[in-house]
Amino acid sequence: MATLFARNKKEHPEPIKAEVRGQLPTWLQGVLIRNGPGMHTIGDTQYNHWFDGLALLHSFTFKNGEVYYRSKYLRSDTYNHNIEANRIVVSEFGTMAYPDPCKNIFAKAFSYLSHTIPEFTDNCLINIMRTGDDFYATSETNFIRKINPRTLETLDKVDYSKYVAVNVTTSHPHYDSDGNTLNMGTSIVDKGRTKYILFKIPPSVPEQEKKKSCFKHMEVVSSIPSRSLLHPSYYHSFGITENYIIFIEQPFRLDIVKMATAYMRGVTWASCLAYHKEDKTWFHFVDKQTKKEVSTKFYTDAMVFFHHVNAYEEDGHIIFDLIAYADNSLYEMFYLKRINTCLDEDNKLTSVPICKRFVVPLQYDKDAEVGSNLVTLQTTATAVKEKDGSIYCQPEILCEGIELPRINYDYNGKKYKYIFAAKVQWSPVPAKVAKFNIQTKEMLQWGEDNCWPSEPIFIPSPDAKEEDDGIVLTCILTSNPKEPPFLLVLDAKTFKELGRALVDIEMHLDLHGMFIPEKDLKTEAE
Ligand SMILES: CC1=C(/C=C/C(C)=C/C=C/C(C)=C/C=O)C(C)(C)CCC1
Ligand SMILES: [Fe+2]
Repeated sequence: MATLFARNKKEHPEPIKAEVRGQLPTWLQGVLIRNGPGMHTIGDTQYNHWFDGLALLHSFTFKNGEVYYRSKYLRSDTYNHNIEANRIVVSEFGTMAYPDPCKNIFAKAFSYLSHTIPEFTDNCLINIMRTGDDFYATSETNFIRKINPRTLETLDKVDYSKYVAVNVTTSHPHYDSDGNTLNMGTSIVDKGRTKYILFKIPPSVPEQEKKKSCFKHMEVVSSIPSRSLLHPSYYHSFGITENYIIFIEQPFRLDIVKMATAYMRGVTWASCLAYHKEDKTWFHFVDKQTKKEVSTKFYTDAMVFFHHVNAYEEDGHIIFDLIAYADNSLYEMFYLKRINTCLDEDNKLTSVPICKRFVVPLQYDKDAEVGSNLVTLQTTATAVKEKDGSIYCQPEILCEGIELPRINYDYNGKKYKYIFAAKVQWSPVPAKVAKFNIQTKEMLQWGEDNCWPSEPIFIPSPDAKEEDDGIVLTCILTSNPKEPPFLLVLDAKTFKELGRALVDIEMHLDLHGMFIPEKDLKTEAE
């Protein structure tokens, strides 16, 4: 079972024809690219945490009913340095590495200390991002790596911090209707301030500057000051509605002093993250037009969350859905020494993911009584006015046990009905995929014995009329060595199998991915 996680996976850079069973839609043409850790030991050294593994990209290319699989390690500087040294020489989330034991370690530590935040890894293992016609492998540091979406070759290294003062960023950008990519990052102790920055990357550059990168045209949309200079919140995603950006400042925070001394103390970045369960979770809403933050203070109880699902506005309220936990045990579960046993029922998730809906009234009667619920929509979510004018929000529970949520992205920022997600019960590794209807609370599921699915991705059909007109793609690993892994294609409406594409190789468990329709891929010659 451990092979699902901790064993190094081989790359298969040349396309392998998959065995297709069932009927794939004829309109399904393009490439599904997914990202995740594939190499966990290098020489005699091993990473501590599953999020540390070297990025292995894999893809399924759909062409006239045929499916081709390939996989390739991201040739990041991190990968190259590690492979050359035949040991881990670059620090990751849960592993601190000491590059050159021959060099005076104090000199090295001093050089790190003189920059509050040291150089981070470019092992971009989490997601795939798009800017215009270009695609990048992403993680949560200031680096992203351009890739060729057809061949999975590694191209340029982009350092966000050259263009905007961010030290860490999210791996879950948003895309607007003008084709801009929107993302957030944290600027740590820059000019005496720590702030959360929302930035925008245009899809193309002006004609006369043809060769220059769109990162040179990046724009800071807005910035939100951190409540604390030395303890900014950690965040993995953010939300958008038609008129607002939603940023949640959770009490799961980075400790900057600990980070600045981590290398010297021989501890990991992960140990510089802490959950302050006695604190509150603050909501921030930035008006896209005025770029100003809504001044009312909205908050809820302490929680830890990674993924926003979707958000929208209705009758003067902002509604947003996310997957929340009661503590930070999720990241703890992914230490390799624990994960090898995590399919044993005695190593259960101590905190289950809960899909919560918050309903925040932006327009409300300013003379409302203290203690009154200001939510006027049909929901069990509440927003209660407090004496000092702040508003205490409590969520409606939509459902439990789902993670890696995806939606029909055409409905991003809009009122929506369906969440596609991985279904997790007692293990952090999903055993099923699910389609949840928010209105009826009905949950359709797909699962088979010995099958371990990844994040399900929704693709609308070309003639889609309803939100769930389309298909869902998910990679399935199998724990029975006689059954090869496969890509599963489900009808998004019925959640019934349309077909599967089997590939007889050892596949890795991945994190996130993106489907790129053929029309959005540059031709091979470009
Ligand atoms: C290296 C590094 C980081 C990496 C974080 C990673 C790699 C997080 C992965 C999260 C995932 C996969 C979540 C899934 O829900 C930090 C803490 C941002 C900052 C310090 C340097
Ligand atoms: Fe994520």
